Amino acid sequence: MAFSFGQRNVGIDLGTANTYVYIEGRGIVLREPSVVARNTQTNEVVAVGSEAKDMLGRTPASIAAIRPMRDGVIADYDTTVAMIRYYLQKALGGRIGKPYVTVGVPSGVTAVERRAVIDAARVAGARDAYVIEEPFAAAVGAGLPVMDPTGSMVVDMGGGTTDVATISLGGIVSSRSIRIAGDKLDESIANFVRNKYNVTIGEPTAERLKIEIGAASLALARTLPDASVRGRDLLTGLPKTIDVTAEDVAMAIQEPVREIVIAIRETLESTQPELAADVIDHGMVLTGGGAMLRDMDKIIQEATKVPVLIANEPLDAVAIGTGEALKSIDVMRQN
Ligand SMILES: Nc1ncnc2c1ncn2[C@@H]1O[C@H](COP(=O)(O)OP(=O)(O)OP(=O)(O)O)[C@@H](O)[C@H]1O
Repeated sequence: MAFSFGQRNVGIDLGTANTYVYIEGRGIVLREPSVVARNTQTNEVVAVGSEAKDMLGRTPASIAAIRPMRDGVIADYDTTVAMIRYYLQKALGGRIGKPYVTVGVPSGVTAVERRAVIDAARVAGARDAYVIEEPFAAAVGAGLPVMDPTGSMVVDMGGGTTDVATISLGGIVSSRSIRIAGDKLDESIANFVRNKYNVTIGEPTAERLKIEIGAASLALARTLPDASVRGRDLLTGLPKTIDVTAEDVAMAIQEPVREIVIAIRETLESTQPELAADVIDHGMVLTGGGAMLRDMDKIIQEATKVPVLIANEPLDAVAIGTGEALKSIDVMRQN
């Protein structure tokens, strides 16, 4: 593949929660939430990214704030195209021609879903587009020796999917992708608060609780402070402020956290013994926003008896890896 002079390669982590754009030689140039606000009558895009995220749950009837990606794949095609086009233009600033674009997708996606991502990037202005599996990109971005004849293991906990993979010699050896990740934790927190306090809270409020006082272990939660949030009282229908404890949040997320741990164990169990031994020696690496959940590393380590490390920049790993993988088209063909 020949790239013209001045032609930069672009990597996109098109995430359920966030979209990151990486430009070869410049690093990550854009980090924005994957949210688009559209006028419901004219379909015109009103806002994209953080500005649109602030509108979630607060829009008048004439505007809809949409998260076009669900469970790691495209749920609303036209809005995804509008979002990629906007972010490509913003990241490139019109300074270079049409770029070659590589997009990270979860390892479990179907051929149709891959096709949709490639088409969306092309329609949005890419000269050509490729897809790379997110756990592979995450491993590259986290600096794991993916091309070596040794087993590396990565767990990428994003918004929509948790991708677990063991990698050796430039390819994924075994993997699992489950649609349980950050969004599911938020949903569980909102359900718990509704049941215990008779108060409904929105997705962004549940996410804030998770980030501020969330912990994967109950023991740690007991040492963390409460947080006060506003929601709607189910009985009176009026706004109400309540104090939610860190223990509430930890209890709420117990089940999805357990399912993520099971997926990790299953991946380890289906890994060849030699590679599993390599993983035990080097440890597994956590990437994605979920890697920052307090004690997630500890819970996984206890359940698998494998050392767990958190990537340096967990949120950036997939985007960096997606951009870096562009240097070698062979890597993408193998995956
Ligand atoms: N400190 C934190 N503690 C717990 N979760 C966090 C923290 N910071 C961010 N998150 C969560 O991480 C998720 C976003 O992570 P990330 O940007 O890696 O996902 P994504 O790439 O958009 O999703 P996917 O890979 O599923 O498409 C969100 O659910 C967010 O709430």
